[in-house]
Amino acid sequence: MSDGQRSPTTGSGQIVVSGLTKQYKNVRAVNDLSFTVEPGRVTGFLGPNGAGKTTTLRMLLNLVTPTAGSATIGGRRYADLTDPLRHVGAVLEASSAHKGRTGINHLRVIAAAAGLPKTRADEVLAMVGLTPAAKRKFKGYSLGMKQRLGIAAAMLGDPRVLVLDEPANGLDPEGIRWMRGFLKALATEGRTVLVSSHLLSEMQLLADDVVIIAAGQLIRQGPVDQVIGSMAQTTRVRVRTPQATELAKALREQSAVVEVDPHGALLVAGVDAATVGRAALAVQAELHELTTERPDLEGVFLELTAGKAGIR
Ligand SMILES: Nc1ncnc2c1ncn2[C@@H]1O[C@H](COP(=O)(O)OP(=O)(O)OP(=O)(O)O)[C@@H](O)[C@H]1O
Repeated sequence: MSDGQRSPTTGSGQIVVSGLTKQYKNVRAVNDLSFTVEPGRVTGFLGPNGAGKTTTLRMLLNLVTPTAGSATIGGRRYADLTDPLRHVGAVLEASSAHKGRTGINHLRVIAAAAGLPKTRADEVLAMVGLTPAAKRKFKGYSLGMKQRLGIAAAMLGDPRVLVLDEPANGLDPEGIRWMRGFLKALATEGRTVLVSSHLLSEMQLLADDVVIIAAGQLIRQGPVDQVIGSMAQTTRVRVRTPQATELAKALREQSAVVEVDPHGALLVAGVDAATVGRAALAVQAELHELTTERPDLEGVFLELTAGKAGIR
């Protein structure tokens, strides 16, 4: 932060989406959608292509007018925020800037228009690691550098709420790792960070909470672990043993659901690894493998959105 005058924790940065609906001519892009996004956490906003993520974020930022419902930030609609740049920073697509303008000048122009000190441009450029490219022209920036510049611009007003649409697009693995650390640190400072993405493995590493939508409607929201845990029936124990028939019989007697995979391993649902181990000992089965296979966010996402994905 540039100064100690305003902490991002003062005032609530909670986002509340309530009954939000957008009807285009032929498509209901967002359909009676309600969810909340809490300060101090990174929230992943997930959904298949065409689910309505971008439309929702654009309504939140007053770039699209809702057909019904509302979206508020700290209790106020974006349109009613005085000095919105100081409340909400947004990165909706890889930043665009005047091609011949340098990175630092791009930021200075925005800072000046918002009544922010010129020095703030240098601060945010350093924050995103672009100081070495400050005086390079925008047209020479890589996609990853443009993403960083977009984030720098969003940080100019030191906002307590950050909204990013697919920020990892175009970033290399090192860039993605940087982004993860950067966004987590902002949440740790008490800011609200809402990030849309289709990179589910990345979201599992980044997000504290997830909001999953499909076909414009809410499918599930909550802490990542809880959402994954809610599909606990898909947790299985994988076991390989030469005594597979005996072990499978013993496990089924304990109400476990046992399937055999094409390689002859048993996939056991309904009991934990310890129970499988004890059953193996009891029938004197020699274990070659005993692994718990937990569902990951990708598996849960595919299960939750099955049949609801697809381009509308
Ligand atoms: N301006 C528009 N006019 C008509 N239909 C639109 C408009 N904008 C979006 N849509 C439609 O609304 C639906 C939701 O689109 P949206 O871009 O919000 O989805 P998304 O979840 O962001 O998708 P993606 O992950 O593919 O970017 C899609 O069917 C899209 O074609």
